[in-house]
Amino acid sequence: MKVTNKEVLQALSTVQDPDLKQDLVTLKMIKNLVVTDEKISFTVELTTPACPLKEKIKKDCMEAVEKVANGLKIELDMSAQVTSTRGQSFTLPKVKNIIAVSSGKGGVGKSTVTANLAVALAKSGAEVGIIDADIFGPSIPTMFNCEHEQPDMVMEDGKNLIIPIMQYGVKLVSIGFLTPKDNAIVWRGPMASSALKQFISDVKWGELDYLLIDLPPGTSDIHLTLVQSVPVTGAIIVTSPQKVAIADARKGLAMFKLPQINVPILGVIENMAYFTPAELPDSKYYIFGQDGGRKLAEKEEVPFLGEIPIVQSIRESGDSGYPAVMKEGITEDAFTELAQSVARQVAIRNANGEKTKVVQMS
Ligand SMILES: Nc1ncnc2c1ncn2[C@@H]1O[C@H](COP(=O)(O)OP(=O)(O)OP(=O)(O)O)[C@@H](O)[C@H]1O
Repeated sequence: MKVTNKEVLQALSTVQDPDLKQDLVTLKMIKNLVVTDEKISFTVELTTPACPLKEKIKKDCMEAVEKVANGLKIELDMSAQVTSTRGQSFTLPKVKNIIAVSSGKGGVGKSTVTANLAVALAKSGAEVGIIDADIFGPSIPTMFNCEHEQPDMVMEDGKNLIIPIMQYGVKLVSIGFLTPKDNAIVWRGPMASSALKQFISDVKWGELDYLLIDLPPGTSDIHLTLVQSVPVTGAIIVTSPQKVAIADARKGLAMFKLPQINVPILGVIENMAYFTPAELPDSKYYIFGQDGGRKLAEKEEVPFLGEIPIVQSIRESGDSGYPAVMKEGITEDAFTELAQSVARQVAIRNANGEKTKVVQMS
């Protein structure tokens, strides 16, 4: 008996995306369905290439279609199209998601996390960029080993645009590329804000799935400039488990939640969660306290995105400009899982959330 497209779609409508809690047909994730006398072929289009549930969804689809395949061969392709709720925006229309990476206290590893997240997302196949908005202490050029690079400029529609530096598959812009390294620059708040505005509107970003903004620690003019310049998909809060860091992280989180700012919180990342010496791989020492970030997320009812241990090679990688996620082992695994968790929250936020808006403030 001939198998029809309708039967295959019916079978696939029993497969749920566990995060989005709807079936794949309703979510319009089934593409290019063709049934011939020899085979059934179709593509499942995921909401991010960093989807942690890729294998499960694939297996569920195969099992569902096998029930109606009547002996036909099944060819299943997995692809990804990152979702967006940016809405109408004249600035950066080709950037699907803008993610603010923020911390309350300095030195908790916000830039380290940003760098490794970006590389992990790029490794999954996404188009990724970073704006180093930590104007007062830019560390992205060092972490990507391109401190001495100078971006080229291009003239487009009568406007001079900066071409981002491409390193390890990530497009980068930082004040560190534009100012001499050892010169002390004293920035007034408005100057720093206008530098960030330039990084948003005067850079040839092209198409991006995720643009990560490495913000300065605390709450500042820069934060307000960001949310007033572009619609932000969501904010990530990086903290160490230490009591003083958590107190500051809570303030940062509260700022994004203010009714007049109202940027969704994608979640909390706990960095420097514990230390495991190489010679004692089963021991965990909670140098900065235990579970501070996890408890903060629980209390604030926001997702907990994951924890990163203290590893000497993470610090060494930052200094040598070769992000830890590019080295095989626990650091690669930890940051890859973290990137999957972030991509997953972005997809959930885009499926459930309202359109992002630019904040209007007087
Ligand atoms: N998980 C980790 N294990 C070991 N070292 C780490 C880890 N995370 C960060 N570091 C190191 O801690 C230092 C501070 O990290 P980083 O510059 O990323 O912090 P930051 O929060 O961005 O700081 P600031 O906002 O003040 O610029 C760096 O030397 C970095 O290599």
